[in-house]
Amino acid sequence: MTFLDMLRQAEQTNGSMLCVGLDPDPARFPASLKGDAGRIFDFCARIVDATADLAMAFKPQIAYFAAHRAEEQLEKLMRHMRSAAPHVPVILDAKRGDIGSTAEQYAIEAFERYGADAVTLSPFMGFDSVAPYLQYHGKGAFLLCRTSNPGGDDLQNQRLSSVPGEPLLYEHVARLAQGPWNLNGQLGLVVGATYPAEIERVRALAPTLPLLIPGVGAQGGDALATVKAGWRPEGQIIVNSSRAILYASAGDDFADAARREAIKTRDTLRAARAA
Ligand SMILES: O=c1ccn([C@@H]2O[C@H](COP(=O)(O)O)[C@@H](O)[C@H]2O)c(=O)[nH]1
Repeated sequence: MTFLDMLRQAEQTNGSMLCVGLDPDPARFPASLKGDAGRIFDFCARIVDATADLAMAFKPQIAYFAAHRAEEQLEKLMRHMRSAAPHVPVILDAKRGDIGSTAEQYAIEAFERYGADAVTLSPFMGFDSVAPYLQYHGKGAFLLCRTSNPGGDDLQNQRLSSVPGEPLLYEHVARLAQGPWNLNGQLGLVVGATYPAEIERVRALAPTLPLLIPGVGAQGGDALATVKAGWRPEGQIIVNSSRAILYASAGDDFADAARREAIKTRDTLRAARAA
């Protein structure tokens, strides 16, 4: 089954457009886990088990594992997600981008070592830095397009006077991803929930690509505006929330609190789609 098939199936089975982000920060673990980086797997597995029937995707952010020398725990977590939630695709948030030979190694890391269904990439180094990931037919790759942070303006909102129509950089990325770069239909785009007008513009330029949309929850993006701007019957959205779910409670009830927060967010997104 391809990544796109998995996305569609998870959306239907769980009735959800919510992506549960896994950004485990031991400093924010409940007292029973003692702020212990050795317990990252335990923390994340509890969250996965509590939200497996609510999520359209899971998105572990690799920095939160690598920073704590917890790559083996990430491998174990990937296996756990595969067995506890086989119907939910996993997007490895790695934001890789490098020359082709190095990209080949990063692709091995994402798809063979970790067994991810999709990965996030920076398109800044051009198509030859993206192509190695597309060799893995059926896997997905989300290109950073208009990111959720204010500094995204610095480059992404610059006008490209050398390109016909003088698009902004993020518009150019959206066109490339919908068109010539999308050789086997594996690409999606990352667009921040904090910029609904840009989501709408990206959706106009990339009507059928899946959009991974971080920025609701801790970053304050508006779920209703996000869904209105990005969701179309032929264009899926995967709306990520990480900290608001993971740290909904600082106590030992963190998994139950995460479940409640995930239900709230899933239902808000659903209601926005129905509105
Ligand atoms: O534009 C982007 C791209 C990626 N992210 C990542 O998403 C989550 C957001 O976490 P919250 O706690 O829900 O704010 C995090 O892993 C980022 O690295 C993003 O925020 N914006």
